[in-house]
Amino acid sequence: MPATKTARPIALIGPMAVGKSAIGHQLSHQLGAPFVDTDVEVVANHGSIAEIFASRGERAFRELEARAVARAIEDARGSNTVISLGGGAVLDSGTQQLLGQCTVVYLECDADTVAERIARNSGRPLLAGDAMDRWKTLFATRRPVYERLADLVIDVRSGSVPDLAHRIENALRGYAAAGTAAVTTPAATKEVEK
Ligand SMILES: Nc1ncnc2c1ncn2[C@@H]1O[C@H](COP(=O)(O)OP(=O)(O)O)[C@@H](O)[C@H]1O
Ligand SMILES: O=C(O)C1=C[C@@H](OP(=O)(O)O)[C@@H](O)[C@H](O)C1
Ligand SMILES: [Mg+2]
Repeated sequence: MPATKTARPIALIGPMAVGKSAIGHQLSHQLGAPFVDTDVEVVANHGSIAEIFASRGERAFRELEARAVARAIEDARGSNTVISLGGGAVLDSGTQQLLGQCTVVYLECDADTVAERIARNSGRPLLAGDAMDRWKTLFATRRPVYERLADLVIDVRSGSVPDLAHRIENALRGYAAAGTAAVTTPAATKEVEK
C-alpha cells in the first residue's frame, strides 16, 4: 500500500534580508496557500521590533518570536501554509524541534546579495552600527544551524522574487514526489516547468 502523503507547512529560513518575507509571500500566492510572517505577527501583537529590543531586550523578543512561530506551525498543521521566519528564530531549541513538522527551505546567499538591501533599510536592531559587519558575524554563527535544519537549500544569489518563488515551488514538488510531504494546493496538478 502506498504511504499516505500529508500536506506540511513550508518554513522559510535564512539570514536577514535574504528575501524570506518577500519570497514567502509570493510563494504562498503561487500555491494558493495561506502566508504567515512571524515578525508581522509579533509586531501586530506587541509593537515594533526596534521598540521591543529597546524596551525589553533581545531575550524578550526571542520569547515572543518563539511563541509566534509555535502558533503559526500549530495553525498550519496539515496544510501548505508558507511561514517566513525571522533570521534568528532558528536559534530557539523549541523552534528547532517544531520545524521537524515542516518542510524547511533554507534561502542561501552571500554578503553581496544583501549589501544594498541592508544599506537602504536600517530598521533591524541587530544591524545597528556597521550593518554589513554585523550581518557577516551573525551569518557565520547561524549558518551551520540553517544548514542543519534545511530540507531544501535554494541559492537566491540571483533572480527576481517571482523567479525564486517558482524555483522553490519546483523544488518543493520534487521533494514531495520523492517523500511523504505532499504539496496539495490547487497548483499541485500543474505540470512542473522544465
Ligand atoms: N531576489 C530579490 N530581488 C530583489 N529584491 C529582493 C529579492 N529578495 C528580497 N528582495 C528585497 O529585499 C528586501 C529584504 O527582503 P525581505 O523579504 O524583507 O528579507 P528577509 O525577510 O529575509 O529579511 C525587501 O525590500 C525585498 O523586497
Ligand atoms: O536575524 C535576526 O535576529 C532578526 C531578523 C529579523 O527578521 P528578518 O530576517 O526577516 O529580517 C527580525 O526578526 C529581527 O530584526 C531579528
Ligand atoms: Mg522577514
